Amino acid sequence: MDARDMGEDLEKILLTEEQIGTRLEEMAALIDADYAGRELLLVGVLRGAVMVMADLSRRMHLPIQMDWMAVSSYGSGTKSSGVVRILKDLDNDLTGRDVLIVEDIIDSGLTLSWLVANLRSRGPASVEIATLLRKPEAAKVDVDVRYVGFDIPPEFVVGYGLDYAERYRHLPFVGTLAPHVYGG
Ligand SMILES: O=P(O)(O)OC[C@H]1O[C@H](OP(=O)(O)OP(=O)(O)O)[C@H](O)[C@@H]1O
Ligand code: HPA
Ligand SMILES: [Mg+2]
Repeated sequence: MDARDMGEDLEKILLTEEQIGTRLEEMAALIDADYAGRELLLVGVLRGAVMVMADLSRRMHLPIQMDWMAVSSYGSGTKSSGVVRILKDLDNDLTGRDVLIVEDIIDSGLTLSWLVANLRSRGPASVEIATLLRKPEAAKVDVDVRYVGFDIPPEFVVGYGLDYAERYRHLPFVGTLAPHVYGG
């Protein structure tokens, strides 16, 4: 899918495929350097983080393993409900592991602050976060994030894994939607 398939639904492109790729390359190099000599467990947060996981991990050279957790706090709307549900738990035991959570976006911070606490309670050696996007002005709770791709304004964004009512996840870029899509 690309911008031409969106008709009038796209308002603007915030980050191009190229900008995202360049930034992921930089993040992968930082992570490789920080964890040199260690084996890292990447924990992707389904479903939004699928693209970031695929494109970040392919730029890394460390020995890594991947696991996935599915949590949901948004339902089909554009506001976090604040209630985080585990839809799928990890397959791996975290005891003694270096864990890096891979996310698409930190918006209110509610999902990640809950998830970090949850994973830390399982006895890992470390838990850090890598997220492609962060909305500093929308934060309801502070989350300590080690790797951030881009800080963005507090607008609802889609693409590169991010959905609106399950649509637009397969856009290769990150963009905003025209108001009529929301009924606005
Ligand atoms: O910082 P927050 O306000 O908590 O929002 C961030 C979370 O919300 C979205 O996931 P969602 O729960 O919509 O599920 P999805 O990944 O399946 O789209 C997004 O992928 C993050 O996981
Ligand atoms: O801006 C967003 N877009 C899509 N999904 C999201 N989940 C949290 N914030 C967002
Ligand atoms: Mg998500």
